[in-house]
Amino acid sequence: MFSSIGLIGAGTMGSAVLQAAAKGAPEAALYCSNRTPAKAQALAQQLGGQAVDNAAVARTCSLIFLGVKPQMMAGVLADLAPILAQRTDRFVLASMAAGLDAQAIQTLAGGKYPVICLMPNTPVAVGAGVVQYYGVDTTQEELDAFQTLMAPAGLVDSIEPHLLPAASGVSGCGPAFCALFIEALADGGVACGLPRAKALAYAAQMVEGTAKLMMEKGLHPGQLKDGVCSPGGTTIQGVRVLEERGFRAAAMDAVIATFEKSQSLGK
Ligand SMILES: NC(=O)C1=CN([C@@H]2O[C@H](COP(=O)(O)OP(=O)(O)OC[C@H]3O[C@@H](n4cnc5c(N)ncnc54)[C@H](O)[C@@H]3O)[C@@H](O)[C@H]2O)C=CC1
Ligand SMILES: O=C(O)[C@@H]1CCC=N1
Repeated sequence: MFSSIGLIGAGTMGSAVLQAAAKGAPEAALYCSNRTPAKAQALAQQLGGQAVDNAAVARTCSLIFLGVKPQMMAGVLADLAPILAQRTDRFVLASMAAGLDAQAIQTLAGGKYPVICLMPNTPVAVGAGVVQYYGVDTTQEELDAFQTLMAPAGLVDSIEPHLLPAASGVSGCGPAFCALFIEALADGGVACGLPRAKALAYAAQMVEGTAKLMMEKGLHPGQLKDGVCSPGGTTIQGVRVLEERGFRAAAMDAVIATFEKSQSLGK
């Protein structure tokens, strides 16, 4: 279905997404472009694709990932609109930009082209990511092909358009929140005498293992927490401190803040 896959903006997220797509569609020809060409060249070399300019991606590819920052999207698509308008073959634009919905992409691209909006996260780079997506003016066949294409990224889930900003706050932004938590736990360990490298390794492995345990055993987080807190034991004292300091409310508010920022980016 997607015989040639391109990426415009070969940064952190776009590169990880193209790497996953390359695994999902090993027969597809790959193209990528970036403002500083060295990044696109390195990615193309790694994936056996070609580094080209934005115009060539827009002219050539049947699936075009847009991996630039939301604030750059208008300028990038304004340059590409005349090229896209000249195409007579079918192509799909796939935007990963936070806060821009499919209608915004169509408006900026100057046509009612098929658009997929996806929200990936950085763990896509190791095949353990989350990608939510929806399509507008796409066919079911294109969405099915996209689902297959992205499977190597991790959990790939079709979602209603209005839910994407909320999903973005949980899993798109989540790795940053999780990294803060890991770092803070490690700092606590260091304060208590653990060497830094050991503290970080223990904290990261613990987060991975906790998530795995929850998912594989189908446990509710509350069950998992209760299973660690022995009556009169050590863990419940840590839970008490986190509750006193508003840990849960802070985590909830962090997601809500990202959601509100998504809404404002789209205006
Ligand atoms: N970093 C993350 O965790 C996530 C990012 N996203 C979205 O992914 C997009 C990219 O974000 P990052 O990868 O973090 O940023 P980044 O800064 O790493 O990548 C953006 C790339 O676009 C390139 N670029 C800028 N202007 C360009 C132009 N005119 N033509 C071609 N390339 C151009 C830059 O050189 C850079 O390599 C954003 O829209 C963001 O909302 C979505 C989910 C998660
Ligand atoms: O903060 C950002 O711009 C991106 C969008 C979702 C996660 N990170």
